[in-house]
Amino acid sequence: MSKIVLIGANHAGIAASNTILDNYPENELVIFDRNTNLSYLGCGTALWVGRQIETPDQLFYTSKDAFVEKKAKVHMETTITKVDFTDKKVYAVDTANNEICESYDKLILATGSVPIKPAIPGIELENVQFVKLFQDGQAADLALNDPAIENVAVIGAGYIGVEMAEAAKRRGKNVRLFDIDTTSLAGYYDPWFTEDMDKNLMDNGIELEFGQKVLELKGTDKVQEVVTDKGSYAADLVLLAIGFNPNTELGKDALKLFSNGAYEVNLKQETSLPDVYAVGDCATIYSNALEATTYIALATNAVRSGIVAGHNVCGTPLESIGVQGSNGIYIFGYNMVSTGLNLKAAKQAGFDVAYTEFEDLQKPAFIKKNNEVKIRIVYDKTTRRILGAQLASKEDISMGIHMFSLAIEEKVTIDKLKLLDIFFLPHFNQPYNYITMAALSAK
Ligand SMILES: Cc1cc2nc3c(=O)[nH]c(=O)nc-3n(C[C@H](O)[C@H](O)[C@H](O)COP(=O)(O)OP(=O)(O)OC[C@H]3O[C@@H](n4cnc5c(N)ncnc54)[C@H](O)[C@@H]3O)c2cc1C
Ligand SMILES: NC(=O)C1=CN([C@@H]2O[C@H](COP(=O)(O)OP(=O)(O)OC[C@H]3O[C@@H](n4cnc5c(N)ncnc54)[C@H](O)[C@@H]3O)[C@@H](O)[C@H]2O)C=CC1
Repeated sequence: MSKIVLIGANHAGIAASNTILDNYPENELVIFDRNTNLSYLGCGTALWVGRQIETPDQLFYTSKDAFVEKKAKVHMETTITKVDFTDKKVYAVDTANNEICESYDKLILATGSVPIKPAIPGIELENVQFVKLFQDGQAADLALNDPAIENVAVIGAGYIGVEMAEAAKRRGKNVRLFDIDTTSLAGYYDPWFTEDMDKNLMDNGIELEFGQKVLELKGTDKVQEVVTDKGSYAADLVLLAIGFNPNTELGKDALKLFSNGAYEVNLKQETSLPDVYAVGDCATIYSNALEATTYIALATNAVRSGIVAGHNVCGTPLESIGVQGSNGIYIFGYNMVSTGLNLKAAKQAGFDVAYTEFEDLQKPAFIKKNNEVKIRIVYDKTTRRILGAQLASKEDISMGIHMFSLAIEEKVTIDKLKLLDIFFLPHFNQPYNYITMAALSAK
């Protein structure tokens, strides 16, 4: 029997805790989290704030009570301030200023990530809001209720920024979306895809201010203006979403870190110190596309890494099979999904890269409810290994990307995909399926 201490009870920590409590109840588990709530699905923020769902009530999938029932000791609203990795002790303080010390045999760090805070003047002004926690969603929602807030500036056109721009627009505001890059979603998709998303955003009334560096936020108490290297724009509310940094304050001096500061872990989620594991957004992950360790902050990765750590901590050896960073987005009825590396990322990683693409109707022309679909498959010219895939359509094409995820994980070549058995039924697709067509045209 071991005494396990877990710091951080969100998606990664919850997955690790459930794995331990459900499979190895003989162990003692002590859980700490500094927040008031756990298991909030951030992906729901834009849906709720944009009123595509009525309330945030169903965005929580478990509770403190569920863990207490399984015999875990849970300290919510309790911040771990220090870990003594030599004496194997954690030190915490709760909201009543009580100090708590717990010893551990095994420690799981699941402290997640924090939004990147740009070092620009005006960042502390009122109505400048990050988008991470449930409380952040509440603050954004409250601000959008205020009729005096007319102009919303969203800084960062990555996944959160694009989703929040849609949400603010759905609430009837004037929305400007800023990014330092020249398109939206530049980290996920090639321009052949992002130009469609940019058009989609513009067609729905969002003004795009890309290729601009935000220099300053101006205002007296409240924010009034966004100043970039290209102009000044009125803003009553600024939503900031320029990425996450791993939250590794507690272990940064004791544990080996990756280039971005994440805890470096192996396939068993073990850090550089024995008996110390790290999971989710605070840790690295193995990319099968890159065939190297990397950093990808996603809830799906967090959950899987939590499961892997839970088993290893309790003595069952289990290795992660790595990830592809599969992701998707749905904005004003347009679906985009991607996995692995896009063209730019593959080139940056040093691959001798090629791609093949195809665009067609999803179903035969005689089917009335039908839409265009586009696909691009990125592969290595030398090994022919599939490195990435991107798909976009007004149709729900999301399930197709899972096959590419497996293909990358299993190192399938583009040539193998050419004659893959893909079924045909007019309700779903064409006899000459777009995946087959793209693969067949690979040089
Ligand atoms: C708006 C939004 C939308 C998103 N949408 C998606 C999506 O659609 N799909 C997807 O895959 N991912 C999505 N993500 C990303 C996903 O939410 C994160 O990857 C995920 O939350 C990581 O989980 P985690 O448990 O590792 O870290 P976190 O969620 O960051 O949780 C870390 C926990 O640790 C606690 N903690 C930190 N430090 C301490 C301390 N010192 N003491 C005690 N407790 C501490 C925190 O309170 C927190 O509960 C989204 C994120 C946001 C913000
Ligand atoms: N659908 C999904 O799977 C979702 C996933 N997430 C994940 O949450 C994490 C955080 O999301 P985001 O904050 O949206 O990060 P992101 O990495 O998706 O996007 C950040 C954007 O900010 C831009 N940027 C960076 N510095 C800037 C600056 N100084 N000024 C202006 N723009 C700047 C980048 O060019 C990029 O487009 C990501 O890992 C993301 O994948 C978040 C929401 C939805």
